[in-house]
Amino acid sequence: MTEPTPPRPSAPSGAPSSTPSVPDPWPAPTTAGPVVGTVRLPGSKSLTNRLLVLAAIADGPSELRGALDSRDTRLMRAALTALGARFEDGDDGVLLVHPLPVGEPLAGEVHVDCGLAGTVMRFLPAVAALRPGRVVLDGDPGARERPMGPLVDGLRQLGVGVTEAGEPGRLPLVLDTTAAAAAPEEVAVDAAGSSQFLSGLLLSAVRRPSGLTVRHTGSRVPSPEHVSMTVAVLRERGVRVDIPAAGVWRVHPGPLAGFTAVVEPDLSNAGPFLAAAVVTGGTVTVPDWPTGTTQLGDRWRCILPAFGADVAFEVGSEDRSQGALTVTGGVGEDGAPRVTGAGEVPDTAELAPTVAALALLAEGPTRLTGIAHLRGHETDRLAALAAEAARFGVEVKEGADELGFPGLDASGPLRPALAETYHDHRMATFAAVIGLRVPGTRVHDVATTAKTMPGFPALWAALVGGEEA
Ligand SMILES: O=C(O)C1=C[C@@H](OP(=O)(O)O)[C@@H](O)[C@H](O)C1
Ligand SMILES: C=C(OP(=O)(O)O)C(=O)O
Repeated sequence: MTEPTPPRPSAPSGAPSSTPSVPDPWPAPTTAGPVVGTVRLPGSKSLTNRLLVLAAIADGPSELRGALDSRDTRLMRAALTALGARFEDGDDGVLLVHPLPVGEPLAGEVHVDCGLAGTVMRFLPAVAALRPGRVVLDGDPGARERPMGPLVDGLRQLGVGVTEAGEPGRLPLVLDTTAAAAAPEEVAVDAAGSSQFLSGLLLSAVRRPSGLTVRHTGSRVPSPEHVSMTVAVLRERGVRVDIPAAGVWRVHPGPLAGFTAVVEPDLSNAGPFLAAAVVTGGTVTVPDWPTGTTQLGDRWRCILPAFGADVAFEVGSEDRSQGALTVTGGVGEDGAPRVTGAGEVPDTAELAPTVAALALLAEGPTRLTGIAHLRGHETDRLAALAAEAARFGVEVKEGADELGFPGLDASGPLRPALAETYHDHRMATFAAVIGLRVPGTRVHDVATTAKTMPGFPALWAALVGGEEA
């Protein structure tokens, strides 16, 4: 059978229409004084897209409160809608989800636009395998660069026919899911390139006739917190997930009742706002910070003190499941902001671009290690961060798995630049943090932040201007 290469969708699709127009390039706000304020953040992308999937494969309707509305979550909703789920936005901020008919054949060929969303391209295929039919997945030009090979391998072990219509191990993919239900109960995949290969197989496994055991065969799972998040969202809904050995997960089959859930604020996206306090010697508070969470962004509590900041967490007086996280940046004897070099900071995963901005504005050296897999993110983030640092006049040492930042004492002050963002929301917020301390910084395509935070320019301007966002 000859498979046509599906046409590329025009990018960017799925961006919320509510995104206010901002100038391009965007003049990044600068501040001479400390940034002080409180910022209320939208819901977590990673939690929202997991909960959308679980709600879409549940046995009955579900209600989500605080779900993120961004390009990535709209793309997920559109994909799940194409597979038969239905979403209703209530006036009160509640999202009602009617599940798709698991097991029923698809009425016709389904086309899924993944945009540049790793969670859509890696989570959707195994959901598609729950309905016999033909599903075509594609995305932005940049999505065709992101690794899919191990997932293709895993899907084939599940009995899904996969045609790689472009480069091997990349989008576009054409899935024939008619034989998937008869597949074995165990798959082995190498998830050293992305934790999402594991999450994508585990999330929907509860609805497979025999559940699924997923065995990781590679060196090390990057971003293991995200696998823990997958396990947690399943267990919280009563799904039995065993971890019989390191690198092996077993999702047992069973009912998945419709549920209600409140989505935590996005702690990864809290990073740039907290960094604003660090680099200006200011104080920023994020309310509704969960007391216990599987979000990677909870690590800001450990990372920011390494840059000389003080981090305080005040547990809510009525609701002890959340509290307020307050970060206060260091200040020298002269009253100027003082960011210390952090030394080695390992395994920052998606937090790395923000940590890189801190490292560029720190006095001493910082090394980000264990980040090779970021080359398969929205862009090759190691190359992008080194290239953008060079624009600001700083030579960063780029290794296969790490970045070395010299610190201001060695590099001298940064010079203003027009920052490129490579369709990467976190490269845009990286440049915004630099802009606080480097007047004249401009950012190309700041609207790319709509991937996970459509209101970023307004939230940022409000915080930097001293208003509460
Ligand atoms: O499962 C998730 O929600 C994510 C997993 C991580 O992917 P990688 O393991 O590919 O880094 C992370 O970087 C991404 O932003 C979100
Ligand atoms: C890597 C990221 O996204 P994605 O979910 O597209 O992989 C990210 O948000 O930093």
